[in-house]
Amino acid sequence: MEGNLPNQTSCSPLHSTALLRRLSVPLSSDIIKPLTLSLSRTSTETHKHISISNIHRKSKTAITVTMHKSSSGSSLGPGGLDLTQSFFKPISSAAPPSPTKRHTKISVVGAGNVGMAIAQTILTQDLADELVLIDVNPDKLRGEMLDLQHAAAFLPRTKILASVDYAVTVGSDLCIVTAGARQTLGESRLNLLQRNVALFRKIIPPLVKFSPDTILLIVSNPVDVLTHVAWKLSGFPSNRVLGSGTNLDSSRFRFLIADHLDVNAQDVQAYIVGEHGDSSVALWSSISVGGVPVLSFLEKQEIAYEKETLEEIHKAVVDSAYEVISLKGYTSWAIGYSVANLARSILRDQRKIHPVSVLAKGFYGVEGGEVFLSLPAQLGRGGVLGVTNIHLTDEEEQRLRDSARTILDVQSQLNLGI
Ligand SMILES: NC(=O)C1=CN([C@@H]2O[C@H](COP(=O)(O)OP(=O)(O)OC[C@H]3O[C@@H](n4cnc5c(N)ncnc54)[C@H](O)[C@@H]3O)[C@@H](O)[C@H]2O)C=CC1
Ligand SMILES: CC(=O)C(=O)O
Repeated sequence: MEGNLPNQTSCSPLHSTALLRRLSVPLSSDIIKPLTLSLSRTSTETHKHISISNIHRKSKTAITVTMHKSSSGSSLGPGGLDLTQSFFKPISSAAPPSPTKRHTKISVVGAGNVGMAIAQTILTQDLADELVLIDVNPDKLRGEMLDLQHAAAFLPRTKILASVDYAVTVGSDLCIVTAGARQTLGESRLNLLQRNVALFRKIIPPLVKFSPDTILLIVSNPVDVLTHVAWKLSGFPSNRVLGSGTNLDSSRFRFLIADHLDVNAQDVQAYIVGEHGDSSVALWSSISVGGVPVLSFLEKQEIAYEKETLEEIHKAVVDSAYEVISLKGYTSWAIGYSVANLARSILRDQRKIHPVSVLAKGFYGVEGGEVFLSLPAQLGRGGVLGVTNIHLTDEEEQRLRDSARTILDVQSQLNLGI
């Protein structure tokens, strides 16, 4: 794998790769049996069929701005006349648009590093017909909006709006909240709490007012407690409020395992659950690669592994955010992809299972109060459709309960008054 990722393996994030290697010298070739006959790579030809209707659809590319009539503030018609009506000849016997056709609208609150990484991933993955950005900083907001609009010729058609006024979010299918303070060097996520709760009091009520049927997806940290705060402030049923939770941590975990085994991370099923933070829990007992359960496979093959090594790999996942923050100041790209992945499952009703922060009381022995933490949950158009009943060992279940206790202790210090 090193050959494929020279830069990454020379950096400290992958000290965990060395750990994995210690864990499993023969693992890669045992789980994925090498082919006895390797075929040389054939040239891949891509045939693109562009239909007339596609060209026609693309030619309609246009982006609307709310802050001005257009981003340039100008109009092509004489005396400011709107030429759009005369530019195209109407076709005969045209019917009005089908009322059943869905128009998908996503609002992203907070146009910072994380909000913009999410916005640009949503655009490139063609997940919305309309994308709204909200922030308190109007100059930054307009700059980000224009910068995205200027890529219109290279992107699927999406109407991009931006405003400091929440009225622009009206009728959103999904509201993603990324606004707020972020960690400074070495600071824990839980430290941000008081500052971000105060912001949520200003953010959640107007989102709910303008989009009473929306699904709220919380990203700001500490994400589990803030998802609870958003749930309380919104008055929504719990299926319509979730946090991005450990979808990101699980991706980091899958990356580390895949990197070592030289497989595609998408073939690695591995969950981190619990708090998105220091008390998260790695579910080693259910890890599988291409359908092969890893730990029971090792045991059956009598391949020795050390428990401390597993702990150290989990620690590398927990330390990932601290490390990226110490190197570049913030994390953005992975959370951008992680949240777009959740948006796709929700809005396209994919019914995929993701470890996300959900109201966990009553699941896996989590008791002691209303607490949001990550569990593998099925997501679809209704939001959180259910929690998956995967097998946890007694130790994993105890760790999950401890993680819940950590979050509840912090929560109990909050005087939400909701
Ligand atoms: N859950 C997760 O996995 C992750 C969560 N985060 C969290 O996301 C949050 C944002 O991080 P960054 O984007 O790096 O921070 P940032 O500082 O780049 O952006 C925050 C944005 O929020 C805006 N903002 C502040 N108050 C606001 C309000 N009342 N209404 C609307 N916008 C407001 C700011 O103007 C700024 O543009 C942090 O809490 C961070 O810890 C970051 C990465 C991963
Ligand atoms: C900052 C943060 O929560 C993360 O990257 O995991």
